[in-house]
Amino acid sequence: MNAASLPIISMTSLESAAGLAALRQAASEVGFFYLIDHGLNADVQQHYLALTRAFFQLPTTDKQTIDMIHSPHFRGYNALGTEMTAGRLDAREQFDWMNEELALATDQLRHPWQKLIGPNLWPSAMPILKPALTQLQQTMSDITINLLQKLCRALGVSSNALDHTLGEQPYTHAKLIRYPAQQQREQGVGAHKDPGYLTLVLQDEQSGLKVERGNQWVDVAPIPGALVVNIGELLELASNGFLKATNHKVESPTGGIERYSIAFFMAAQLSATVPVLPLPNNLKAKALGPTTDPNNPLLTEVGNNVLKGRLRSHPQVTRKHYCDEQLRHLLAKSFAYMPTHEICDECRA
Ligand SMILES: O=C(O)CCC(=O)C(=O)O
Ligand SMILES: [Fe+2]
Repeated sequence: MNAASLPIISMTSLESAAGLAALRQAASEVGFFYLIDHGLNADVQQHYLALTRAFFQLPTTDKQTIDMIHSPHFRGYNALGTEMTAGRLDAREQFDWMNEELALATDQLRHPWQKLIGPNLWPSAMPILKPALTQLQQTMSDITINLLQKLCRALGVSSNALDHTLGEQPYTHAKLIRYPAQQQREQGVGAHKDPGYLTLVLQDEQSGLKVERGNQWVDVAPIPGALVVNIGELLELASNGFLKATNHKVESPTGGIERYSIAFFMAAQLSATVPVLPLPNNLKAKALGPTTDPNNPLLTEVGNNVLKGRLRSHPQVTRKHYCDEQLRHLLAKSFAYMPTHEICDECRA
């Protein structure tokens, strides 16, 4: 299947019933689509990709200063060979940032996910990054909230049906990503679903992103200017399985070519619980419940669902910051299903 056979949705078409029907079809039958006319124009995208390349070209010591291992909030830089997906190491390096906040004092922590809240780690060697990426995060957040509201309408419920879970500022997480060329095809990032409501991916001109359809992996070939959208686990839960969070992965490039991308994940407020939307009867009949996978339970408590993904992806950060005495019993309760070797020796006992 080629690029043209994945749906292309124009944001400006979503004022009409026909546009909403196309969105509903794309979101429910594929779970992945290209979004165009979204307002983040191609020149601006190129500017952010240029910043991404410049960041990864910084000297290793500058990147190591902001290594994620220093952040209990899963912020900062990950060198190649530190992230795991589907139990295997990914061949990518990345820079993660989220909402800029103050961390809670230890005695204020009531839930393990509250440790996600905190400041980002910005590189002092590249001062432009903080204002630029904060702006990008806001722009992508606006696009995503608008799209989520259109999706609600497409599902036959009020456009603001999920707004209360977003509050004034939903939890957002973004990554600059570099997939270096490998000798042969490797796992750039292994097969996974994204934990939030919706993800936007800005990819450069190198393909590699693939989405699972039936038993096949379909190329999400880059279309200049288009953003790639995928449905996350929280929307699968909210739609009672009418929408599916779709498995996807990235194969690393070969032949000396590198791939750069920027991924933006929007969840809801970490303290929110995702409701099941009151779908009209014709859609309800097709909503057969969310996927049940003992290795990846979908959790309606937003903070827990987001934390689940972070703990699994970054075992070194988990071991360093999440296995203290105070959180251990909470981790054990909230994450009883997790392979305990991903936590620490004491938790395994
Ligand atoms: O780099 C990409 O194209 C997608 C990355 C992705 O799926 C992720 O980081 O969750
Ligand atoms: Fe993803």
